[in-house]
Amino acid sequence: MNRVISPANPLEAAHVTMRFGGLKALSDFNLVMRPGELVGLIGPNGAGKTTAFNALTGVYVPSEGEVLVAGARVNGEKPHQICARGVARTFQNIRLFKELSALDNVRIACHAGASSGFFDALFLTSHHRAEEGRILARAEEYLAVMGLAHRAGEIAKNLPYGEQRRLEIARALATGPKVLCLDEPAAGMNAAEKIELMRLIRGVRDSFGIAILVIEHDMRLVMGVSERLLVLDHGVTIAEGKPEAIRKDPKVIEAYLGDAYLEEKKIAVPEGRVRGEGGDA
Ligand SMILES: Nc1ncnc2c1ncn2[C@@H]1O[C@H](COP(=O)(O)OP(=O)(O)OP(=O)(O)O)[C@@H](O)[C@H]1O
Repeated sequence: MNRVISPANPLEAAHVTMRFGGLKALSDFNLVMRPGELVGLIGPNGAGKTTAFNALTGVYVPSEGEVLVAGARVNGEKPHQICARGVARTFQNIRLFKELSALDNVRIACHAGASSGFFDALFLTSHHRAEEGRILARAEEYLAVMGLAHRAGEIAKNLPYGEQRRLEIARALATGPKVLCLDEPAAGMNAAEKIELMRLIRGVRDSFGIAILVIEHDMRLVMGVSERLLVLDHGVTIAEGKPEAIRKDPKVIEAYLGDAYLEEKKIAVPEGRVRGEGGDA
């Protein structure tokens, strides 16, 4: 595939393959995230979505291919280095400082991008105090954007599950990313919480102008919020495009939507496929 790598694109993957022993969990994965885009990454269980996230964010080093942040190759860099370049992420399992307040969780993440150093902090210089003031204001803003302003003083572990998930996003935002990668941010939420979360995610993109890549199992939700979708199945990208086109793509219907959808829409089971295979949407 001929492609132009552009420093204007905050995140790109070019021909990324991930192997675990004999298993190819991700094959020739290509992605171009443009500034401010909201892209959904979907696919059935085990399709390779989290593996793609891990390869993009430095948790794994790609077996083949390149990951580029603003045009710079980052293969082999550690997750915190890639985060410092502007790619933040959340995880499927919540990773908060559970004993700290919501505000402190976000403040700590703000410090990742702060200019005040160790000696400034030790001697409480005026620079440090000014920096702390700015960080506090920013942390409060990120909490507010995620609808958590009223929870600032609450200990993270005492927040309801849905709010812990939103706090994770606030914390990722606080690192000042150009791209935010959200791994199933709505997992475990009820229907109303999911809809509210998707509205917030869109709001984050609109307010901060950052690109967002989101893994989400709920097809209707992700189609409602994304401008573009990539569909993985068995590690292979089987479709890419606007939600309207993806919805009608027979390969996607076969691989992802599964029997319930086929039954409901009275679509014949694709040849060679046995009922009971396919996705869980
Ligand atoms: N570290 C690893 N070692 C070995 N196999 C792995 C590893 N990570 C992922 N896999 C395998 O790679 C495949 C893709 O897994 P992955 O977690 O990326 O899928 P997924 O699309 O995110 O699935 P889910 O929707 O269930 O989270 C699976 O077969 C999984 O077992």
